Amino acid sequence: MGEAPAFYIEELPEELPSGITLKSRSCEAAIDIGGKTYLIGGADDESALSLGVRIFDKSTSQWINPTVLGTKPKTCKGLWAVSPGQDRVLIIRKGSQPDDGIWFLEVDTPYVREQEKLHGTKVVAWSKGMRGNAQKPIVISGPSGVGKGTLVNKLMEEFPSFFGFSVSHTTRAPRVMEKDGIHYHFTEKSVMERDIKDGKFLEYASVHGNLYGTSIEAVELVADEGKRCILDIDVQGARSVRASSIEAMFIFICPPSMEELERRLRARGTETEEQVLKRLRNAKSELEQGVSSGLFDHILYNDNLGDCYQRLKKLLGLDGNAGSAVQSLPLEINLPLKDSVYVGKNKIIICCGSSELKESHSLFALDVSSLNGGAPGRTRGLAIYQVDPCCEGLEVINKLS
Ligand SMILES: Nc1nc2c(ncn2[C@@H]2O[C@H](COP(=O)(O)OP(=O)(O)O)[C@@H](O)[C@H]2O)c(=O)[nH]1
Ligand SMILES: Nc1ncnc2c1ncn2[C@@H]1O[C@H](COP(=O)(O)OP(=O)(O)O)[C@@H](O)[C@H]1O
Repeated sequence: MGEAPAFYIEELPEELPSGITLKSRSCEAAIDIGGKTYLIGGADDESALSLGVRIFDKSTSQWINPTVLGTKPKTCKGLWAVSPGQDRVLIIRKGSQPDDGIWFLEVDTPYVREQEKLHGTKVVAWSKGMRGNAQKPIVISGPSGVGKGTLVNKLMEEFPSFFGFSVSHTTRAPRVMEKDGIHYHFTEKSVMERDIKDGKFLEYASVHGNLYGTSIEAVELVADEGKRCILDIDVQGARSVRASSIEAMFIFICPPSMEELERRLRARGTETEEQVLKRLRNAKSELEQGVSSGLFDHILYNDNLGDCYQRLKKLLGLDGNAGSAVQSLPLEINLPLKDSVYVGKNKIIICCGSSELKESHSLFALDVSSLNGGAPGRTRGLAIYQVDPCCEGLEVINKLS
């Protein structure tokens, strides 16, 4: 067996292959991809909250300040960069919280290329690396007063570790019992419109005279907890989600009659007479679209609440023994100062504690073969596991050397 091909990205090399000289800072990482050097971290402004990105184009010897999209990682004490492919950089943040250690900077993915066309600038986009895959979200739609909220609340009460609610943004005023950040993010119209323009929303629609929308972050936060996300959104929103790359289960809730819908809406007592009438008018077209468009996978009649809830549980496979929720296990890699990184095809081996493999106390593998999702949300499907230095780690390294 030859020498293990370890390399350190702890300190920036004074001289980059392009011949440019850079200030060496421990919180910077540089990596060459496709004729460009990406310099990550070490923003000029020391008080910057998130990691900066600059690009040196070797063909023109020009610096580029790219448009940076996505969820940006906070600055950290140090970082490492490796490139598992030509389209993205994998960043390991030192001294970070367990589930906040691995990030991706996309430099040439389909998302980045599409955004470059829209912005007319070079674009790079961050996403946080997450272990495992998100479960298919559940989209629930139906006219106002049909019982969506009641059914969702029952589900969340009975299975608190299974399901999480996607907290929407809205420009409508809060009802008496509603809390900001729990029932909705109550937002100014101008702020919400700006965020929509910045690509932060998965979908949005104007409903009953107000703007409502699901932010990408709202859905990702639920999945981060290892829970299945429930979206209570209108039919237009459901159509947008259907048209997106997200795979979801679509359920439409129907009232037994328009009279009963009106009775429930009035009995709830949360709307003015004018608002009740508007919601009832809109209910007719919502019902037409919901029942006939083929948009929804399942239609549930909410006549008797208990029966409807049982049917909902059956659809979700929860009528028998539900088993236990998918837990997101804590990631226990806390990278010390002098690590070694071994890059193989689809696998990156990180040797913590010592550059000498045989002396290493902990050897971890990052499996990047099944990545999905990505910027501007999360990159999921990352597998991280500890490997025995005597078997898998050495096997991979042997193949490399
Ligand atoms: N498109 C979209 N619709 C939403 C969103 N959040 C809530 N809605 C829908 O907006 C409508 C009005 O919601 P709300 O004002 O809470 O009244 P409710 O229907 O009587 O509970 C309902 O059809 C919701 O499903 C969202 O994020 N996006
Ligand atoms: N099956 C049902 N039978 C009678 N009342 C119901 C039923 N389902 C819900 N309700 C009541 O109807 C009202 C509207 O329900 P809600 O969940 O707020 O509707 P939505 O979220 O669809 O607007 C609430 O007061 C709720 O308690």
